[in-house]
Amino acid sequence: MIVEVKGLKKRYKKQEVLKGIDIQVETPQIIALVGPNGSGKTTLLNCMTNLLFFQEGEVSLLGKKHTDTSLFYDLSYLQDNRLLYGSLTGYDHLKFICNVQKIPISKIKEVTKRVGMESYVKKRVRNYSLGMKQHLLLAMVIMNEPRLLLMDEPLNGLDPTSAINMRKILLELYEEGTTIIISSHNLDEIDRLTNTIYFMKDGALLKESLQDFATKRYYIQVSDRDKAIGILKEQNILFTENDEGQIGFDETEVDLQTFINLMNENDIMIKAVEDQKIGAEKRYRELFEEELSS
Ligand SMILES: Nc1ncnc2c1ncn2[C@@H]1O[C@H](COP(=O)(O)OP(=O)(O)OP(=O)(O)O)[C@@H](O)[C@H]1O
Repeated sequence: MIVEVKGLKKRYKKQEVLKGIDIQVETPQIIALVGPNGSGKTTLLNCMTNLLFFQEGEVSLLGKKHTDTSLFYDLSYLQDNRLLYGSLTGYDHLKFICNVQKIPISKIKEVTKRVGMESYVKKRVRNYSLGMKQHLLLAMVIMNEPRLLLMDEPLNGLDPTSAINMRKILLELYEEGTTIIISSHNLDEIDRLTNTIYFMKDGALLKESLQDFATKRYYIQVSDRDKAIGILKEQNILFTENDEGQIGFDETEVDLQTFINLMNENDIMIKAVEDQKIGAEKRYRELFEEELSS
């Protein structure tokens, strides 16, 4: 078993944040952990990695009790960047990991290249941007080629290029057999990474497959946008407009063929069609509607 969490309960004084969490992961996969601010995602990851004490329950990772320090060689946990030392360089951080984990120093070059931080790895961390710190954290957690990788908000502060690169690395790690549990608020990115999503709601986990909820959002470029918008309004079809001049709508609102027919009937040409899967956001809206409307 890669991850086994049984009946985990965590209270901060009287506030019960985790009300009996169960997780079983038998084969490598990417799991997204999603929930509103303060729902307990970080608390769960910290309990699992023995950084926080919990009152009830059991955790075993990679077949070992979560308190077993030898886990350290096969497990990595990406936490927030406050753990970095400003007066040290990125290289110093990576060298430290090599020393304590008995990893050859040559690994640093390979990992910094993979993450794309060669140009600043020798600079002091106090001069890093938020995104550069995230790169360093990523480099630090992949140094030991972990079999289990837990990540708390790794996408914070990443520009689109870095986010794409991180996704590529995570998918490669997964292909290589690493199980990844990643907490994130970036639902688009989650849709691109995985279909397995655990929603944290009221101290419990709802485990779902996004395949069950996935729909598409279309982004269409038309020859006469104003005319097209007038027609959509007439038909009471909900749509969005973006800065790139595209009209966006969900397939649940109107299917693509109906939209195309509508445009054709009005002599409007379709110039380009893009689509995007929106399962995570759709399901999030359904589950957290009350929070969203309050
Ligand atoms: N050290 C602490 N002492 C008391 N309460 C805490 C402590 N740490 C977290 N909490 C509370 O536990 C709850 C869960 O917090 P947690 O940080 O785990 O949520 P989260 O889902 O990771 O949030 P976010 O998405 O904002 O990172 C919150 O109500 C928070 O106020």
